Amino acid sequence: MTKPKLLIVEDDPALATQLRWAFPDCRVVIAGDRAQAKQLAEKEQPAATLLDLGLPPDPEGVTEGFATLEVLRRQAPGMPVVVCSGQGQRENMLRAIALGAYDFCEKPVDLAVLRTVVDRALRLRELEEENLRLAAMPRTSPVRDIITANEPMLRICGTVERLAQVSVPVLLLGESGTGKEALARALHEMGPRAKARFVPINCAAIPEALLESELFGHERGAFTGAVRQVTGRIEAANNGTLFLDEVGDLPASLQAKLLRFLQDQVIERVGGRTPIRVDVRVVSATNQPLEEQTETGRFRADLLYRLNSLTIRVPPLRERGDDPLLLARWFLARYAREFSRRIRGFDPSATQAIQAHPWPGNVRELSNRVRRGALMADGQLVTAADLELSEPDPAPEADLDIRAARLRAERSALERALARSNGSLTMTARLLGVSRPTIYALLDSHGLSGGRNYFEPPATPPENQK
Ligand SMILES: Nc1ncnc2c1ncn2[C@@H]1O[C@H](COP(=O)(O)OP(=O)(O)OP(=O)(O)O)[C@@H](O)[C@H]1O
Repeated sequence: MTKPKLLIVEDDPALATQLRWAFPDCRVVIAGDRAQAKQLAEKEQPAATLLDLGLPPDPEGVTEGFATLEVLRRQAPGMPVVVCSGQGQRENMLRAIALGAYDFCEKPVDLAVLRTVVDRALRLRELEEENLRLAAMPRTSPVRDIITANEPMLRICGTVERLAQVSVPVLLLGESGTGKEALARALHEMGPRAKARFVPINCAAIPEALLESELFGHERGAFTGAVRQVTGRIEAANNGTLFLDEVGDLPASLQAKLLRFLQDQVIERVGGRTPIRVDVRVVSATNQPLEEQTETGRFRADLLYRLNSLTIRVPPLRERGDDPLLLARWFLARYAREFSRRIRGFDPSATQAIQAHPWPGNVRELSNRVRRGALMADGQLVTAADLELSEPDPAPEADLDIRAARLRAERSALERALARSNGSLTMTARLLGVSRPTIYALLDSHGLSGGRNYFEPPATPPENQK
């Protein structure tokens, strides 16, 4: 466990050193005056502060100490400050408490008492941080690995929790990356089958020729190269759960065989004659419209009815309200910890971009972008550029500002005319129906004149330039 950081604000170096040794379980940082205290409180983010009220330039009085207390309270309102002051200064102590100090100690300090007071302050801080962390967490979904505050998603999690107790087949429908496999795992792990295995198989990723033997296993000599008996994934999932991902890609020949297994809970290995009884729960997932595929004959309707006793439609991320931001913050905290990076959060450009992006790759895309952002961020805040997201257009309110709208339209027309006329101002002026002096004024007002020569066309047309 990392030691908590303690800021000691004390102008007497000998006493400061003595105090440093008094707290071997803390990482102690020492400030000698208000400015240093302010700077260290910001930079080091200590868990608590021990503050001497007699600080320069008023070491005999308390004005500077109180000023420092106020600065610290403003800067880090959650950080407990323990105040030290000379004997008999009861009024000062009460004033310090009124100003938000956590506790006080009289000088000369009794180190044992001081340690107890500081320990209590640190403990309080720890509890408060834990509370904040819990409060910041979304209304926890009953499914451990699914983070959401979106009502429909929370309902889905509730359904999953209930369905985990029974063995009916469940079909999960939804776009790629929406969390179908995570929900399938939850169906397994939250129910009585958790003791046995959860066996996933991606029906689209395994070549058709191998898929049958992967699912059902094979006997020795069943085909060329079958040198030994192999059990398939269905058998491996006995007493557990088989997760058929991309079930819409199951070839027709296997659809019939899978149907038999679903009806009777009996399989035969490829090349074998002995029926093997299994007890397997089947959860399947697809992002294809299976109903439509039954109409074209691409997918067997009787198999679909077996698979979809219960269907759960998992909404895409863009339809889950504030979930993108919530998940982004959650992933950022996770990756910052994983990569040991001191990152505080997203800057406004990132927050806006996260809210505006349509997330075609859903939670998987979001997780990947945030992982990249956590690695790439230069400072303590992740920007839209770190996430490789473009900053959204100005807020819709800005569109209502007629002057701003006019300026945007003007700039856009100017840029297009410049591009079309290859930088020639004469032609730009003609295209826009204004005089050349007006063009100069426009270029100036839009900050487009600096460093570029618009008088002559560039030697190479822009599209050919590297
Ligand atoms: N709500 C969520 N909270 C936290 N992590 C999530 C959430 N939804 C998905 N994930 C994570 O996002 C990743 C992608 O999810 P998952 O593989 O379950 O999606 P999928 O719908 O099965 O995708 P595909 O159809 O492409 O297989 C996984 O790492 C998963 O743990």
